[in-house]
Amino acid sequence: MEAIIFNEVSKVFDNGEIGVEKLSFRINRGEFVFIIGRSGAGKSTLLKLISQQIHATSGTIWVNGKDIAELTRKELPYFHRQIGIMQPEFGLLDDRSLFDNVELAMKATEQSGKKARRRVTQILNIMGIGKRAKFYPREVSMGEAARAMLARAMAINPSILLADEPTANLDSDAAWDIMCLLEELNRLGVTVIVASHNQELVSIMRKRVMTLALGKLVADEKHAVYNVMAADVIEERRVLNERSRKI
Ligand SMILES: Nc1ncnc2c1ncn2[C@@H]1O[C@H](COP(=O)(O)OP(=O)(O)OP(=O)(O)O)[C@@H](O)[C@H]1O
Repeated sequence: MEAIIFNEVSKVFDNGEIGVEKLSFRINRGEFVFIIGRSGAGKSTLLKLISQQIHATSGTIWVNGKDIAELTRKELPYFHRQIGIMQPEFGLLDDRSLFDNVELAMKATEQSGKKARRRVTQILNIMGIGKRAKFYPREVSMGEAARAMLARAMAINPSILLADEPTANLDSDAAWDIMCLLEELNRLGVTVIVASHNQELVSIMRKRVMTLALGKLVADEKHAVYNVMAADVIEERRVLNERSRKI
């Protein structure tokens, strides 16, 4: 069964900018998918549409068998618990320990108390930062902070993990650690969708790679290797040429 289905999905922002245009694809449960493309290609837009941080202008999105435009207010907390989000806008709160940062995210999805705290400890251990639980973000390395953000996304035990540039600002060892953790989570059954600029890591991982250019899906390959001269660059040039001819 599919975790995510996009059917002709477009997002046009209020200022007229096109986020994504007529995107159609399917992602099965348990898949690991990279979304690549140049800056502004629509990667973050795609992830935010799945998590309903923004809403499609047209088209239909199904998540775990549900048309998300039709979710009722009552269904929303359950929907939010199905999706773990790791994205740059959601940094760690500086004035709280790593433990408290993760616990707060659980409270946001209406999970609190002893059981929730046990889960926080468990997920920090799984991410290899159990010993840093009481530390504040400024007291840990960038790699540990990234692990804490991943722990926070995973604390709610989601079936889908959306990671937007999870290795940004990390050195290559820390970036590789995060990729290994993502792969481990995927092995445990989590559907993992990662927007990334990190060509080297994308190539090493040999996963499904969906390439966006100017909001359109221009390639979708299994076990792909990132190629800088690939479809996105060529397609972007073609569309830009076409647009300039119209002006
Ligand atoms: N909130 C917004 N308001 C207006 N335009 C937006 C908004 N968010 C994104 N866009 C536009 O939508 C297009 C796609 O942006 P998006 O952030 O999805 O790209 P991206 O591939 O994630 O880029 P990057 O790799 O730089 O993060 C861009 O042209 C961008 O300017």
